[in-house]
Amino acid sequence: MRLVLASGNAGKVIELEQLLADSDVHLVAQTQLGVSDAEETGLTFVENALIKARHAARATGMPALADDSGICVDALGGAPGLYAARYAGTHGDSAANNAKLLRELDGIPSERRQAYFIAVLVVLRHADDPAPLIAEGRWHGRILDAPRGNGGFGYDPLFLPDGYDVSAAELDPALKNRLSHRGQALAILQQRFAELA
Ligand SMILES: O=c1nc[nH]c2c1ncn2[C@H]1C[C@H](O)[C@@H](COP(=O)(O)OP(=O)(O)OP(=O)(O)O)O1
Ligand SMILES: [Mg+2]
Repeated sequence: MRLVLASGNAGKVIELEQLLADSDVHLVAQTQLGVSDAEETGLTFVENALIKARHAARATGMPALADDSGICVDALGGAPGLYAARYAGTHGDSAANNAKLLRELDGIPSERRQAYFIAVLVVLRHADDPAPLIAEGRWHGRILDAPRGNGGFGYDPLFLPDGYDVSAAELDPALKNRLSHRGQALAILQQRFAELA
C-alpha cells in the first residue's frame, strides 16, 4: 500500500518511515511529489491533520497520512499547543521556538514544568473520504532548564520524558519511537490499516 505522507517536517518523515519500515505500508513524502505545505487553519490537532491529509490526497490522487502534533505545557495553560511550530513567530524555527519556551518558563521550578507531546494521525483513503482513520497519542514529561542532546527534532532537547533521565533528543531513536506520542498513535492506527480499501 502506497500512502503520501502529508508532512514537510523531515524529523516526522524519518520517524514515521522507521515506524512503518516492517509493514506493507510504503510512505512517499509529499515534498518528493512536489506537494506544498497546507495552510493549517484548524483550531484542533484533528482538524489540522485532516486539512493536511486532504490537501496531499487531493494533489496526488493517493491515500494520505498526516500528523498534526505539538507540545502542551501545564504552567503555560497548554501553550504552545496547537501553535508549537510557529510559537516564536516563524514557522519551523526550532531554535527560536525552544528559546521562547525556555524564556516563558524562566524561574519555574522543575516540579511545575510538566508537559506532554500530543500527536494526531489521520489516514484518508482519498481526498473526499468521509470516514478517516484517526488515532491520538500523548507522551508525558517535563521541560528542562536547558537543551540536552542532538537527536530527534523540534522540542526534543527540552523534553525529559517521565521515567527517564535523558532528554528525548538523547534517547535512542528506536526507543523514542516506542515511547512517543507519534509511536503510540501509529500503533493504534496500524491495527486499523487492514480496513483500508
Ligand atoms: O516528537 C517530537 N519531538 C519534538 N518536537 C515535536 C515532536 N512532535 C511534534 N513536535 C513539535 C514540532 C513542531 O514545532 C510542532 C508540530 O507542528 P506541526 O504543524 O504538526 O508540524 P510541522 O509544521 O513541523 O510539519 P507538518 O505540518 O508539515 O507535518 O510540534
Ligand atoms: Mg505544520
